[in-house]
Formats: sequence, C-alpha cells, structure tokens
Amino acid sequence: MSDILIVDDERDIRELISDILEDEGYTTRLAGNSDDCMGQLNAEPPALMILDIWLKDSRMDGIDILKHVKRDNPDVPVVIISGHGNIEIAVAAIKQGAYDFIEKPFNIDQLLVVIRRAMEASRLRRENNQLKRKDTQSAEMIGASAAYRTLVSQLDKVTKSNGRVMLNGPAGSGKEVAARFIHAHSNRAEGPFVVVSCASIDPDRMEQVLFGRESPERGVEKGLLEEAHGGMIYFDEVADMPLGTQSKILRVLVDQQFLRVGGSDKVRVDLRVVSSTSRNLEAEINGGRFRQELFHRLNVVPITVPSLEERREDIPLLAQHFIEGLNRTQGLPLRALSEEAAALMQTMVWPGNVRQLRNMIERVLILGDGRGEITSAELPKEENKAQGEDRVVLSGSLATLPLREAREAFEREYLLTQINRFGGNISRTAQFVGMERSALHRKLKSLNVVTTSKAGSRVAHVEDEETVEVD
Ligand SMILES: Nc1ncnc2c1ncn2[C@@H]1O[C@H](COP(=O)(O)OP(=O)(O)OP(=O)(O)O)[C@@H](O)[C@H]1O
Repeated sequence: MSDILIVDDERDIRELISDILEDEGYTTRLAGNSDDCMGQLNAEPPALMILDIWLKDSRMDGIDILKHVKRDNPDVPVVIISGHGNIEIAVAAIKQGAYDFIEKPFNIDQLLVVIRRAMEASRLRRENNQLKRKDTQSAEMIGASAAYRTLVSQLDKVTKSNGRVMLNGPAGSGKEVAARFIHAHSNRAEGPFVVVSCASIDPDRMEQVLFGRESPERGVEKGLLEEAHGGMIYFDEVADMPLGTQSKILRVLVDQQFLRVGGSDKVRVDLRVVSSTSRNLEAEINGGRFRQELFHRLNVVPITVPSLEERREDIPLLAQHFIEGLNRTQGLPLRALSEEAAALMQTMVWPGNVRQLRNMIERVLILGDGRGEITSAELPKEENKAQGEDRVVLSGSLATLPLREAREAFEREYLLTQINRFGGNISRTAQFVGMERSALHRKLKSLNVVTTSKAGSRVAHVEDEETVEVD
C-alpha cells in the first residue's frame, strides 16, 4: 500500500511531485480541486496525502480537507505544502493533525525524507493498532479432555474454509474464544476480528452501528460491517438481534453489499461471519422471534462448545492457566493449586462455566493468604455449598425421596461426576472413591450408569435417563 494522493491546484507542481515519487517506486493519484480530492478519498483512502493549503477555485481549502481526513481516515498521514512565508498556517495545520509541512519552493530530497518518515510512522501505527486488537483478548484455548479435543478438531476443520459457523453453548463456556481461535488460524488472521454484541447494542441504534451512516454534516461514518472488511465479524448472542435488523443482515449475506444509513451508494464488503447463541434458536424461530431463513444462512456449520461440567477434567489445567495469566497481567501471586482444592473444584456446579472459574480464581488470589498452595478452605463458600465441607445441602426432589432412593440418586450423581473427572478411567475412579474395581462396576450397573467411548475417551452417563431423580 504505497499509493499517494497529490492535491495541488497548480498542474505543474502536481505533475512534478508525481514524477519524482513514481521514480521512487510509489504510485500516485492527482487532484486539482477539493471536489476531485473528496471524491478520490471516498472512493479509496490513499496511504498518504500531499495537500496544498491554498486551492484556487475550490469549495474547500486545505485545512477543511485536512479536518475531513482526520475525522474519516485518521490513519492517513497528510503532508502539507505551504507557500513561502505561510508558516503560521502550516503550524495551524500541524495542530489539526497534519504529519508535517514543506515550504514552496521545496527541494526534492527534503520532500522524499518527509514522505518516507510519514509512511514509516503510519505503518508503525497500523501495526500497533493490529497488535492492540489482537491483544484485547487472546485466542488461546486451554484443555485436554475428550470434550475439548472434539471441539478443537471441529474448529480446526472450519478454519481454512469461509463457511459460516454457529457456535452453540451456555454463557461463559468459551464461544468467543472459539471464534477467535477460528480467526487466528484462518487465512484472514491478519485482518480484523470485530465483535457485535447483539445483546448490548441499543436496538434503535443497531442498524447504524452495523451499517454505518452518511450525512452532509458528518460525512461517512463506517459501521462494524465495514470495519470487519477483509477479516471476520462475530455476532455474539445473535438471537438478541431485532427482527428488522435480522432481515437486513439476511439481505447483506445474500447480496454481499449494503447501504449505509442515509447513504445512496452500495458498499461492498468481504468478510467471514461467525455467530453464537446460548439459546435454542429453533425455539426462537417457532416463537416468531428469529427468522428461519437467517438461521439457515448462519447455521451452515453448527459447533457445540461444551459446558464446564462436561469437561471437568480440564478444571485444574484452566485454573493454572488463569493463575499464570493473572500473575502476568495483574501481578497477582503465582500460586499452585493443592490437590484437594482441585478435586473440590472438579465436583462443584458451574452455571457460569469457564468465566465463573476465572472469576473465582481471581477472587481467591486477591483475598487469599498470598502464599503457598491454594487450599480447599480458601475456595468461596457459595460456590461449594452444595458440596460443602461437613454438610450436604439437599436440592430439588432429593429431599422428598425415601432414604434408599435418595442414596441411590446421590451415589449415581457422585459417581458420574467422579468418572468424568478421571476421563472415564474406571481404575483411577475406583482408587479415588476407595472401592475395588469390580465392586465399582457392580455398583455402576445397579445404578444404570454406563460408560461409552467418545473421541478416544470414555464418558459416563445414565442408561435410562428417567431413573435420574436429582436435578
Ligand atoms: N478453553 C478456554 N481456554 C482458556 N480460556 C477460556 C476457555 N474458554 C473460555 N475461556 C475464558 O472464559 C471466559 C469466558 O469466555 P467467552 O467470553 O469466550 O465465553 P462465551 O461463551 O462467549 O460467553 P457469553 O456467551 O457470555 O458471551 C473468558 O475469560 C475466556 O478467556
């Protein structure tokens, strides 16, 4: 990207600068007045602009044009050309955001030095923005369980295609992390990753936010679809998108182009679409809240992100990952997790999934004694009350059952949790729960618990779902 827009009302000067720059390997575009210049800027912003302050026979002077550029394309560096003795105006231009100025008559070497520096500064700025974008949230995904490995192998299959992916999974399970993983491993990794939080954008502003806006006073304001050009757009909680916007998005997906709000020229964008939902979209369609046709367009490759309870095996690994991350980013103490704390965490209920686990670790590191291993006593009580230390809190229908059935329901739930914690390995489970392997097998049989093989690892479940009496 080394194309330079030269704006000067004197033809000789424009052409002279253009010849010099083309000899140096740049490509150039020329404009002789403000209308021509604005037309070229709107068609395609250049990598750099050389702008004369005085433009004869023009509606706008150089300073007005500069203000437009700094508002609509702040990354484009502008080098001002000012007449000899116009130093105050040149300084005013710098205050408005111009990169530098050169005085007429200028010398060629001086012009080239300024341009090289401006190009370099703008390249660094672009790279910086890209890094910042990548850094805001990493695409690092952690896990080793069978459920996790299944997820990664499904994500791997879609990274190199352009197929639209729908990520299903409960809140906090890692849908956005999965979307970032797809982006980071795709051939659009260098392009932007833009998140549209459908639940948090005011429905009245949704179209403006997505499509951008055009008005005579404010010119062109790009929307998120344009921001994502060349990269990926992620519709988070897509079921929260208003019905009206759904129809418009559907049209964009079909036509690959759209109009900005208040605009009359079609805008073309090249982007990949990944969406997520924690709701059952088919129920939303049946309830008339989600458009079936949009669902079919977005749901080309459905991928399920498992809840944390379906991947309990990963809990110690994730906890360690968060401890290390919080040490790096917030300077919280780097502590190991004791075996009993890890085991207790593996048996807890996690309605908020990985996000809840991360928040809990952060709280423990902030409030804890700061040294040595994290013990189970340090884990917050509200999270482990159902599995509390001495007391067992009865939940749901368990309290209404006769003792024998309640005990069976407890044993079933307890053993299911333990087996899944040990990745389906019966010997390790037997050792941990303190039973002989054969006795454990008999017990599981009497409780209707079976283990089946899934993605190279064993998963326990109840053979006849109706016998489960615990919620
Ligand atoms: N496999 C993983 N490895 C590392 N961190 C993870 C993983 N899964 C989730 N996280 C972390 O858990 C938190 C929640 O993840 P994320 O925002 O992706 O969830 P989500 O399903 O998109 O949530 P929501 O539906 O509420 O938007 C984040 O801090 C994320 O970094």
